[in-house]
Amino acid sequence: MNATNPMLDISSHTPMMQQYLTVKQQYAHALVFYRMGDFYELFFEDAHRAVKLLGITLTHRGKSNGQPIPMAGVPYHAAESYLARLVKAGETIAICEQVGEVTGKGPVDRQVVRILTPGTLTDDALLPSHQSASLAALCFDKDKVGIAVLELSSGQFLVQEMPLDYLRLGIELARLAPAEILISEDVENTATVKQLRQDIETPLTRRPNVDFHPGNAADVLCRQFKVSTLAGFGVEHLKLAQAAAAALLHYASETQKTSLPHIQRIRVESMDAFIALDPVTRRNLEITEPLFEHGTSLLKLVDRCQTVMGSRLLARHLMQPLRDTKLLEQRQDAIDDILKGYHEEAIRVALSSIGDIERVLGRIALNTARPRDLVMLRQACAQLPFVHHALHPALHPKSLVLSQLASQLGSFNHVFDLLKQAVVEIPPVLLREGGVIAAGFDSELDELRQIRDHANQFLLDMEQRERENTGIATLKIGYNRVSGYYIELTRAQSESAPAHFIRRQTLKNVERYITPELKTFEDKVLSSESRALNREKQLFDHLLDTLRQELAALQGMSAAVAELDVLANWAAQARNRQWIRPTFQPECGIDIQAGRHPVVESLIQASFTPNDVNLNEKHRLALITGPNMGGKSTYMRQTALICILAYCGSFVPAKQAKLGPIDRIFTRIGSADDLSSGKSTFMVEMTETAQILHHATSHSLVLMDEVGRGTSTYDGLSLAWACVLDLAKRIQCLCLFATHYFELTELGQQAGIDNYHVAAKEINGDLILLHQVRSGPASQSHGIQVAKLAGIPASVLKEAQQRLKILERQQSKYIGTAHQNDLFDFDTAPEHIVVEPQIQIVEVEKPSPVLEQLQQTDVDNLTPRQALELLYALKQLI
Ligand SMILES: Nc1ncnc2c1ncn2[C@@H]1O[C@H](COP(=O)(O)OP(=O)(O)OP(=O)(O)O)[C@@H](O)[C@H]1O
Repeated sequence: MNATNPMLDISSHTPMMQQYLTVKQQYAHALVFYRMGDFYELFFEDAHRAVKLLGITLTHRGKSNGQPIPMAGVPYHAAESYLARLVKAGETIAICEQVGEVTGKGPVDRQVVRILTPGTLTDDALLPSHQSASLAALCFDKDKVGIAVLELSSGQFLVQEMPLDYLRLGIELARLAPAEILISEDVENTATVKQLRQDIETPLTRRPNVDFHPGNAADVLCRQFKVSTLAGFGVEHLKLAQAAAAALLHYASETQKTSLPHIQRIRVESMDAFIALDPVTRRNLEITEPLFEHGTSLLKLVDRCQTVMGSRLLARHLMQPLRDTKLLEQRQDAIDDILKGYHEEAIRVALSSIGDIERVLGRIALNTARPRDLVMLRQACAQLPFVHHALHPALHPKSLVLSQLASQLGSFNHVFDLLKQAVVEIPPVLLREGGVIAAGFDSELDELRQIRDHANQFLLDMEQRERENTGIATLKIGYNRVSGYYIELTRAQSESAPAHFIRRQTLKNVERYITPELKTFEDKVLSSESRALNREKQLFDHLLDTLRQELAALQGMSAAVAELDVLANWAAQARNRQWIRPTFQPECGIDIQAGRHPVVESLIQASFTPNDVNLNEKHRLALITGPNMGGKSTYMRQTALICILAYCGSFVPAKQAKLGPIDRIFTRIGSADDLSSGKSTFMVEMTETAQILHHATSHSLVLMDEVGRGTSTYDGLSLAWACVLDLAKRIQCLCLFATHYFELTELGQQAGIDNYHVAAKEINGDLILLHQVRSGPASQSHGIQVAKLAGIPASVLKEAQQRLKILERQQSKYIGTAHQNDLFDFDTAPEHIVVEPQIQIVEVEKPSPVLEQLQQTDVDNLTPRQALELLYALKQLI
């Protein structure tokens, strides 16, 4: 607020500012959008904040305690784009609308009608269709944390409890990807919350401690689900999770200002059901987001879903690969069934005209649906018979998943009929514009519209009727603003006015009358417009009420549409990209024949070279050497991506794939300086490596790319050496370890460690990269040839060649061999490594002055005479 806090004494303000300040007091943490005519205005500190975030102009309105009041506004008809930007920036916004009539006495009544927060959006204009917005709440005790997650638009409500381990919490939050996290005020200053604020971008919203009180939680949940015990949901012992869930419900209904009828159940979920992927691994593998702006993520490559619900579900599947192979095999069976009869295209075509009904249903539940939402739902219901028709041929008695989906899709002809009768073909965007409810649906509305549209005709008909009844041919019906409608007779004719004519006005020559019929008509016609709108609103609300009775079944249908879309998408990917069905085995291992990297392959098509992977109980760690650009990183990443695809239930890019159980995938692949966290490249590298060494298990897949390269050769080499041994001997995980330290290939003689290399050959000094992974260590690094490919100037390459020769000569002089992998030619445990002998190598022998002189000479630019002089000079140096 302002330097002089306007809250302290609001009586000194104008009545309108007093009203504003009272609202602001209740919504201190939100930006209050205060409706004034055609604008939403923000005042004081809110105005400054909006100016900064939206780039709008700061103005002033009146004075507060002698100071001008800062104000900034946005036009109400364009508010959505501003709101979307503010919510994206993590702001909470309270929308305060005018709700009363203008009386001329004091300000119009205003009320906060909605609160927008990043985790509670359901409005398409504010929430991009491909994005899910979910809300999480964390409830901590000394050594545990309860997590609740709610997706308001679908009503999906999940809870779990886990030990308070920061890394695990990070992994879980990365999987759940909430848009907003609620925490109680009393944990604000704990180490965990402080660390979370540093590490994640998701806004953390503080809520009163009382919301998280475990004592009330069960009651709150029972009331929501209309049950007397939570036993049926399996959450009765999870007190922390219950507290988080109750806090979440409270916040959701407070922000939506309505009950939440579509949240009808809660499900317990355990992170052990999924393959754990920490945030670094998700990023490195580019699962849903590419590392670079114009890159392609796995999701972007494989998402050809026909509905946005399908796309969102697909993203969720990729974010959380499952460990339950039974479920995965059921998904695979469904894909197989679709593929066998070439049904995927028919199913996809049938699904393609179904809109985002998941969100429509969310808005119906929250009473915020708009007319066109109902059209979208009607269209979906109309499309269902076509979906059944396309799906039916793929069904057989054993197709468990597809049959379940077919029954879940159901038939909603009655909903279609209702909406067909109730709503016009193309209604306006907003209900308040009128013309939403179809003619013939409601006789009262029809009559009001009739009156509004045909007032003149009605009067002419009545006039005609009254002339006939009274026999007065000049009887007239007229209207003026003061008297309203009237029947006019001349003074003389007034003698024969019938008894039901009630005198309204006497003028010089005429008498004016009203009749009960005309009065009723007057009342109707004068208010018919607003009454027609009111009636439409009533009917629309009633329609939403009726639809809410069907909510659970409709939500089931919408979920089935999404799931079928994902399965048909996987089938289409499998067909178009020649992917095969992987198999799962109980024994630990990864056996892939002719595996491909889906994204790299899509870029270079047929020139992609497939490669095998064979890791198992006896061969757990593959040390991969070979030239830069040889394909080491691609090979490692493709192995992880094949595993992720398989554990989503998809087919995979390979000729054959047999996979054992995997609990986590870890990656330590390259890194840029993380300047924002104050860590150097090497520090990031070591922190990530430390996490892997602490947390990997014998069922983890670990990818290590060039560990140790961020520091001096010998430190790096020693660290890499020790890491390989620890991973292979103590942890015994499945590991692909790429390195440029040829010395490490010595370890290939140890049990469980095998050498592989990416093949390359040199023809006439030119390097040909074969991208083939072969058994055994690499013989050469080819670094200078790769530099040549990269366009390093010839003079620099020449210099480098000469320097390389000198170094190799010196190395052979000290160690007695030209092979680099002799650097560690002893068989000791890492802690016994003595680096002394290698340090001597650093003391490079000074090259001969003749060589130095020659190196510095640009032979191409010597004249014959200069060349001769040089020759004499060199002779002198010997
Ligand atoms: N199997 C393959 N078939 C065809 N091309 C490939 C294959 N693997 C990699 N490539 C190509 O080679 C490029 C470099 O691959 P990658 O980054 O995996 O090499 P690298 O050995 O890890 O290199 P560095 O050691 O420099 O990190 C890729 O961008 C891709 O274009």
